[in-house]
Amino acid sequence: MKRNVVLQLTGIERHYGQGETVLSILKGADFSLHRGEIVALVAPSGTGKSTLLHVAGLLEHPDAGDVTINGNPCNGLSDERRTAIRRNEIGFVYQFHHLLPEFSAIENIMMPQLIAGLPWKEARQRASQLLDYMRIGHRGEHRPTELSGGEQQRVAIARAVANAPLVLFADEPTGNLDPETAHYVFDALEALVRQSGLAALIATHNHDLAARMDRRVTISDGKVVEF
Ligand SMILES: Nc1ncnc2c1ncn2[C@@H]1O[C@H](COP(=O)(O)OP(=O)(O)OP(=O)(O)O)[C@@H](O)[C@H]1O
Repeated sequence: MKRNVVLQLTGIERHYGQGETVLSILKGADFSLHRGEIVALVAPSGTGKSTLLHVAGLLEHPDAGDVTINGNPCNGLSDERRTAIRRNEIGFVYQFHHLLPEFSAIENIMMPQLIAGLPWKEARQRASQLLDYMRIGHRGEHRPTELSGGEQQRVAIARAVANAPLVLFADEPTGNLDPETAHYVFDALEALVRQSGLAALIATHNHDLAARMDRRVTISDGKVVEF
C-alpha cells in the first residue's frame, strides 16, 4: 500500500436479506482515499452511499472484502479494537447534527476528547480553538437548540475532528441546509480538512459542492467508479 493511502477498500460486498430475496448493494467495491484529499460520493438514492460510508467507517461489517485504515487491515479485529480505531482515527458527520441537546456547543466538542482520556482543560482549549476556526467562537456556551442549522452543523464538524482523526466521513453534511448556508458550512469544512491534512469522503447530492472537491466518485452496479 502506498504510504499516503489512509483508507483502502478492496472487493467490498454488502448484501441485505429481504424476505426470500437478497438485495446486493455493494458487489466488489474498490476505493482508495489519500491523505489530504477530499472526495465527493455522488450517487442516486438507494445505491449504497450510506452503506459504503458505514462499512468504511467500521460501523458495519462487509459480507466480503477488506477495509484497511492507515495500512492496518481491520477485518477480523475485535469489536473493542474497531471501536478504538473509530474513536481515534475516524470522524463522522451526518445530515442531522446529532449533538447532545443538554450540553453546550463547547461541551459537545469536548465530549469525544474526554472519552479518549484527554484532561478537561486541554479538551476545552482544543474545543475552543475549533469553534474559533469554524467562526462560531462566540456561540460556545449555547445549547444546540439555540443555534441555527448552519451553526449546529459546524459544531458537529468540529466534534467529528476533535480527536484529530485521519479520515472524515460525511453523509450529506449540508443536505439539511439552504444552498447559501451549505456553501458556507462546506467552506469551513474544507478549510479544516486542508489545514489539518485530513482525508475526507463526503456523500452529497449537491453537484455544486461536489465540483469543488478533488475527485468525484459514484456507485454503479455495486462498484465505486470515478466520473
Ligand atoms: N439494514 C438494512 N436492511 C435492509 N436493507 C437495507 C439496510 N440498510 C440499507 N438497506 C438498503 O440498501 C440500499 C442502500 O441503502 P443506503 O442507505 O446505503 O443508500 P444511499 O445511497 O445512502 O441512499 P440515500 O441517498 O437515499 O441516503 C437501500 O435500498 C436500502 O433500503
